[in-house]
Amino acid sequence: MDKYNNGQNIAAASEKSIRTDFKESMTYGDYLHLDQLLTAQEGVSGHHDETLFIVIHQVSELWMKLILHELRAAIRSIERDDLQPAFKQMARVSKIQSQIINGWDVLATMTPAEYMEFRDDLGNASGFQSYQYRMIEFALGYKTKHVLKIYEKDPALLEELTAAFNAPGLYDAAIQKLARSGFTIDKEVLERDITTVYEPNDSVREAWKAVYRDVDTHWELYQMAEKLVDIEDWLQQWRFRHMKTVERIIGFKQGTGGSSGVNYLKKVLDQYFFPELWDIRTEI
Ligand code: HEM
Ligand SMILES: N[C@@H](CC(=O)c1ccccc1NC=O)C(=O)O
Repeated sequence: MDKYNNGQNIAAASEKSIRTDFKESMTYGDYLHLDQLLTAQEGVSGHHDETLFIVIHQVSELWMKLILHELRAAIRSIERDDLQPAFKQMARVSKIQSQIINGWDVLATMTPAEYMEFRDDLGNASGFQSYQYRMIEFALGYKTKHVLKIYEKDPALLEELTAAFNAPGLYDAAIQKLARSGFTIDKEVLERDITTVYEPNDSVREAWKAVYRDVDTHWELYQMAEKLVDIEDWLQQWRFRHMKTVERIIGFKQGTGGSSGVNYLKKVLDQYFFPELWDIRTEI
């Protein structure tokens, strides 16, 4: 009888040493998949500034990936009544948002004429089709079904987006938390169809107002509210810088995605994610 289960231990040890050998031979480039990452900036025009254009977009998409990762974790944390980790995750989202915004300063070094030299080569491609951007909108709770249509020709992507579309957003999770904390929230909000755009509601407005008027008894909910406001504030700043940078580079030309361009981007500035959290400022 193998008292110390030596056979298994020896096998485990030799497996571990194989893993260690592999790890020891792993390089910085292997670990970060730099072979893939750094060979994906080829572009379609050969124009000098297309490299800048691609890098800015890729960096933005990488940051968006991390934002989604953190937002999903924050939703789960709030659902578990675990607010401290949610605050950390939401704070990280805001820090990332402040980083992405700096990209506009780099992009704005491209002159209108330089962009026009390769714009036609972009065809109908447009940021409009950024599915991670849509998933962020969904994760925040802004559900517009018509955007799913854009991805109809890509079933795998459509499936992923539909799952994100059907999942609860951050604002719904926050409102459910208000109810669990003792605030009276209308049944039609608590049981609402989460695949529709959120409509502002008086009971939610009253609850947030009570939190803001008496932070001493509601520090945690106040902090949750402010983290939501931070995220929306940064997102609006991103949208504003996008709109202004687009105006600076292409003026009022139509967009490659088929929209009116700057006027469309101005219109989306009116969209709110967490409407009551902004409304109450006037009423307090
Ligand atoms: C020269 C630079 C850029 C120009 C001229 C530009 C232009 C536009 C225009 C005109 C639209 C409206 C849709 C259309 O008709 O195409 C749009 C949408 C969009 N762009 Fe850009 N863009 C630029 C850079 C970027 C960058 C760096 C990102 C970062 C990922 C980005 C992300 C988006 C997103 C997410 C939308 C959809 C917005 C929405 O529907 O709410 N764009 N862009
Ligand atoms: N919509 C832009 C084109 C554009 O910016 C773009 C093109 C391809 C991939 C990403 C893009 N970025 C943001 O919209 C335009 O109308 O010039």
